[in-house]
Amino acid sequence: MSGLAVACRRVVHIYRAEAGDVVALSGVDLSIGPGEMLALVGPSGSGKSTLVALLAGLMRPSAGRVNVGTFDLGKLSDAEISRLRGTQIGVVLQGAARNLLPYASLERNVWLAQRRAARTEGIELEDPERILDLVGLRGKGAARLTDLAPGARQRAALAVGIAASPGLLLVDEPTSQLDSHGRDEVLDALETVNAERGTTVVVVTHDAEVGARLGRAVTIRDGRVGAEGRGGQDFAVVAGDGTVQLPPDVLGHFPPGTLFTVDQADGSVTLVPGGAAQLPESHTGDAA
Ligand SMILES: Nc1ncnc2c1ncn2[C@@H]1O[C@H](COP(=O)(O)OP(=O)(O)OP(=O)(O)O)[C@@H](O)[C@H]1O
Repeated sequence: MSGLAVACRRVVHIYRAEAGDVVALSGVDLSIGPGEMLALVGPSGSGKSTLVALLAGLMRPSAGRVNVGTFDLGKLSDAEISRLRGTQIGVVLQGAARNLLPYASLERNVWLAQRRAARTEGIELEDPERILDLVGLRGKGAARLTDLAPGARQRAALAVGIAASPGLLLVDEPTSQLDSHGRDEVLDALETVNAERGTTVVVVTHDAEVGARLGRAVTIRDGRVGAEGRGGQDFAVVAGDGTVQLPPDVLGHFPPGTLFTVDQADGSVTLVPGGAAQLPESHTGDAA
């Protein structure tokens, strides 16, 4: 299957807990093109895993819309979502061992994931060895998870995630705990899958280098898209409600309540602070 587009519109997610509600996502707007590779980065607790769980259909948004390909995930039944996951949406959970049966060979693990998909969607089964080859595990079909080095384990988890040739692959922290060699191998595998299959790939990561290598890194901050890096350049992002998050180092100079005037000239917009707070003259922020 070729890559699936993803669109999130004003996505809100609230966890209802006894100790009180937690607003994990508070208006995420994000578009991902079919066949794109993207990293979701951001501090702990910013909402990355929540967003991926919504893209995987593991939870439903409290408000807003999540579309994967032509599917509006909020409108599908549990059975429809579960069919989608494992066929058109591949999910690789954090920690390789959570994705594979430890007593079964890699080939068998891939086959089991394919068989599940074949039963629900009637897809044609590809040779598991070919899938292992795609992630750099040629000839390892008979191996078990415990026979492998950490980087290879993670690639085995990827093989299970792509077993049914999904159009969207969601991968949670695939390089944590790996040395730079293992990390490069995992990223090579993801790039090969993307190049050969056109699969849209979304990776949650704490590693800024992973974001740089994937070419597009979206920073989630306080439950919103805070910024985006593309081709080595950093951008602020206008959300669907018109808000823009300033980079944390800039924001540090402007306490809440700081007043700005917005000057527009020659196609550029300049924020000029003035008013409530005592501000150094030099701290003006370019918004465009
Ligand atoms: N099941 C839950 N019940 C209540 N609150 C939750 C639950 N899961 C996550 N949260 C809260 O939602 C917010 C976002 O969490 P989330 O796990 O999505 O962030 P994250 O960016 O993935 O963090 P990390 O990088 O540490 O995995 C946090 O405040 C977190 O404490």
